[in-house]
Amino acid sequence: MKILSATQLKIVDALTIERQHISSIDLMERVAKICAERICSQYTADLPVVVFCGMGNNGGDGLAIARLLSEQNRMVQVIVVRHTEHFSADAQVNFDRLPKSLQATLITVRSENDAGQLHIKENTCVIDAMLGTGINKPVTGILETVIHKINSAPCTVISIDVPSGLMIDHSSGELPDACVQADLVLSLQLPKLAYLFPENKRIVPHFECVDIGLDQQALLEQPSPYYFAERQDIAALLVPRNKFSHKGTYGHALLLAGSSGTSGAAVIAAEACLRSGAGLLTVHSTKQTVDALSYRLPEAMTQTDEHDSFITFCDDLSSYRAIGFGPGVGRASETQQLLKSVIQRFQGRLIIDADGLNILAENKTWLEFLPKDTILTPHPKEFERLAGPSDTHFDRLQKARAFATRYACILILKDTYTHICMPDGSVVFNSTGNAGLAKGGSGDCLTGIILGLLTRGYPPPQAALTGTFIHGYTADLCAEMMSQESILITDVIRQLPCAFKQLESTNKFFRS
Ligand SMILES: NC(=O)C1=CN([C@@H]2O[C@H](COP(=O)(O)OP(=O)(O)OC[C@H]3O[C@@H](n4cnc5c(N)ncnc54)[C@H](OP(=O)(O)O)[C@@H]3O)[C@@H](O)[C@H]2O)[C@@H](O)CC1
Ligand SMILES: Nc1ncnc2c1ncn2[C@@H]1O[C@H](COP(=O)(O)OP(=O)(O)O)[C@@H](O)[C@H]1O
Ligand SMILES: [K+]
Repeated sequence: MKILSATQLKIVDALTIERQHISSIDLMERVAKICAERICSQYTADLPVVVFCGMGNNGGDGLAIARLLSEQNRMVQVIVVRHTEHFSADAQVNFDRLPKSLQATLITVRSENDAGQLHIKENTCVIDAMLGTGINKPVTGILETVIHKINSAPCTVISIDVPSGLMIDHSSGELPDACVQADLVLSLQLPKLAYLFPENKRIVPHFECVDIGLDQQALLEQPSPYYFAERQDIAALLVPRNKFSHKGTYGHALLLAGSSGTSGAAVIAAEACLRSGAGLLTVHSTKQTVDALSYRLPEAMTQTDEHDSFITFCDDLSSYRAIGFGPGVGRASETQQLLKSVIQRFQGRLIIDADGLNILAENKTWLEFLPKDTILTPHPKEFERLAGPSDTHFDRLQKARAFATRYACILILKDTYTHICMPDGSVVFNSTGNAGLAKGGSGDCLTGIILGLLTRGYPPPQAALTGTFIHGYTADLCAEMMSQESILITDVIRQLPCAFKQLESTNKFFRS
């Protein structure tokens, strides 16, 4: 799914009206119907609803939603915040369509004084339809006062399309002074870029995209570097195993991981790799790691390094389809030289993580020599070491895009909505995962999954997208069964077979 700017959404809105031969007021009615149904499904009929409406089309949506909810016998009150002189044409039509019962109880806020007098009762559901994508300056005046009232009221808030006050196309890194803090945002058709930045988590803790039937071709025509990964997109990338195949068909992986005290990182990555389709896996590591592996994971082959504490040397790389370098390797100078030699010698698919990235950060000239489409998986601190600090998350995103383009690599910047930055400048935001993954070892698991997929034969972009999605998706499956507090990464690895199975079930090539 694409992420478009406010200007582009306006264009798609107009093209939908033209191509679907629908009037703008009927499109607004469609939007309102879908939102009203969603609100009814979320809350019982006895919860009073207060709809705050602005003067533009977002307000028009709100007025239509209020009418539809009252037709469902919901207790509804409408508050119109007159932040400009006139309604937009469609908002005016919906204002005129308000039934008498709603007109009789309507409150109009025309001044700061009116705004100050507002009282929002406990146990109400506030529908925020004051400003949407049409915001063009920071909010001040009566809107600001109303927003502060809503934010301090003990009620549940659903924002229509956008929390009023939020600019959707970028982020200054700080919360706007006046912005509705929603409990849920019903984002029309597509997510908005601003919802994916951590600083906005207080105003957008959850968003849902509601399909309002915008013209698909018009959506396709709008260019955008930003995408949001959805389940069906990822499921469609999966390829069934061939009946007439053998272990060689699915490639041989080499995992260079582990050092004294961090054998676990190698074990986690190895197990995740073998559960993600690789035909064969060899783990090259220290004796301690190899011993741990032989006990925990008999399916993996092993090679013991000459050095007891860290890895230093690996002989022939030619038989491997993919190499994973980094989990728990440390930063010894011999290990650094090993990475250099892998970069120089290896012609296949490469994923570098953890201390592998820290080594690259200490030897930035090596970045120029990365094999094309090498996958790098930094968390924010590792990325900062590689590319320097960023003032805001928006700046960091632009830096990550530039980095992937400059070094022709795939940069997976790990976060809540992990950014998968492609060499062509595009970015896919991952949509899965939860705070149960905020524990040591989660990144090693991701590396293992992607290594498995690369070895299995997925091209690097597909391996990066699928691996990141399935990593979070599996953690989400675990979170349905157990508390996020208690999830261990080994629980996640154990659920990988179920996660693959669930995703495969929606891919037509797996149905036989
Ligand atoms: N995309 C789609 O396909 C569909 C979109 N739809 C809906 O339309 C919404 C967008 O509607 P929109 O363009 O009318 O803008 P909206 O957000 O209502 O605000 C504009 C008004 O606010 C004013 N204003 C701006 N900033 C301000 C400020 N800081 N402080 C005070 N005032 C400010 C501005 O005044 P102006 O500056 O122009 O004088 C103008 O009056 C979108 O979010 C969705 O809900 C659906 O109905 C149909 C399908
Ligand atoms: N709050 C969260 N929501 C979603 N995913 C998360 C969250 N916290 C961590 N993750 C995921 O967990 C992984 C953590 O990786 P990393 O920090 O490298 O772990 P480690 O180095 O301990 O293995 C990343 O894939 C990240 O996206
Ligand atoms: K809104």
